[in-house]
Amino acid sequence: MLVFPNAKINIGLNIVEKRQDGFHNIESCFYPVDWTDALEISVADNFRFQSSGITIPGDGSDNLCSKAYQLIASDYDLPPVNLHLLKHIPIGAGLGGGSSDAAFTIKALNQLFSLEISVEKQISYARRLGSDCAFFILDRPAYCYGKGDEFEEIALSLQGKWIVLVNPGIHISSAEAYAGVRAQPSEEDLRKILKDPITSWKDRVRNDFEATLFSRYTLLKEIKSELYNVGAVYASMSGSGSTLFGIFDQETDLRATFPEFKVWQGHLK
Ligand SMILES: C[C@](O)(CO)[C@H](O)COP(=O)(O)OP(=O)(O)OC[C@H]1O[C@@H](n2ccc(N)nc2=O)[C@H](O)[C@@H]1O
Ligand SMILES: Nc1ncnc2c1ncn2[C@@H]1O[C@H](COP(=O)(O)OP(=O)(O)OP(=O)(O)O)[C@@H](O)[C@H]1O
Repeated sequence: MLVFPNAKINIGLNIVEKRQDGFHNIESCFYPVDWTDALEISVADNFRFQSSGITIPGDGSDNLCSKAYQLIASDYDLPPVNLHLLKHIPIGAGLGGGSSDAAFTIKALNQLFSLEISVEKQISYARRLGSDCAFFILDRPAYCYGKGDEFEEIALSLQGKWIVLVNPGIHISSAEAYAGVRAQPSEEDLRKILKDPITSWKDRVRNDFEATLFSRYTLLKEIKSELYNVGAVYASMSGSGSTLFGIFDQETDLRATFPEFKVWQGHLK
C-alpha cells in the first residue's frame, strides 16, 4: 500500500498558557497542504524501516513510522512489515511532516489489515506519538486547542487560493521554539478573526513564535516581508518555523524569487 502523508500550515498560533506537564496550551487553525512524503507498506518476513530522500536524524527504530507500527502492534496482531519512507517534507520546519508520517502509518495499517479501528481511537493512538499527529487522522481544516491535539471543525475554506511555502533550511525543533516563548492569553478569538475576509488578517492573525524566532533568525522576517512585497494577501511563519508561507489570489511562481531555498507552491484544497 502506498500513501502520501501531507504537510500542514498553522494559520494563527497563540501560545496561551504553560501547562503543569511542561507543554503549552495553544490556539491555532491547522490547514492541510499538498507537500507530501510517500510511504510504502508491504508485508515482509521481518519488520524493517528504510528511508530515502531527505536524511532523517536518528536511527530507523526511533522514526515516528516505526513507533506508530509498534503502538498498533501492541494491541493488534500484525504481521511484520517493510516500511519505506520517501522523505520530501523538510524536517524541523513547522510543517508537521514527521507527525503526518505517524498518522498515515496508523491509517494505512488500519486499512491494509482491516483492523476496523474507529476514527476516535485512531486519533487517541496518534495523540500518544506527538501533539501534531492527531490532526492528520482527519486531515481537514480544524481549529486546534489544548496541546494542539484537540480540535473542532472550522468553517474556513481557502479552496483554490494559491499558496507558496518557503523553507530556508534552518532546523528549528518544537522543544527549542517553545522554550523561548512566554505564554499569554490571546487578545481576540482566532475563530472570530478567521470569519473576516483574508485581507483583514495581516497583523491580526499572529504566530506567537515569530517574535522570538524573527529576532534570532532575521532571515525569516525578511522572507515574510518579501512574500508581502510580491503580492501575498496573507503571510506568516508556520508552526515553530522555519517555513514561511504566503497566500495569493492568483498563481504566483516564486521559485526565482527564492532561488537558494526550498519552495513548494500549489492550490489549497
Ligand atoms: C509547533 C506545532 O507544530 C504547532 O502545530 C506543535 O505545537 C508542535 O508539535 P509536535 O512537534 O508534535 O510536538 P511534540 O512532539 O508533542 O513535543 C515536542 C516538544 O515541544 C514542546 N511542546 C509541544 C507541543 C505543545 N503544545 N507544547 C509544547 O511545549 C514540548 O517541549 C515537547 O517536549
Ligand atoms: N518520519 C519522520 N520525519 C521527520 N522527522 C522524524 C520522523 N520520525 C522521527 N523524526 C524525528 O523528529 C524530529 C523532527 O521533529 P520536529 O517536530 O522538529 O519536526 P517535524 O516533524 O518536521 O515538524 P514540526 O517542525 O512541524 O514539528 C527529527 O529531528 C527526527 O529526529
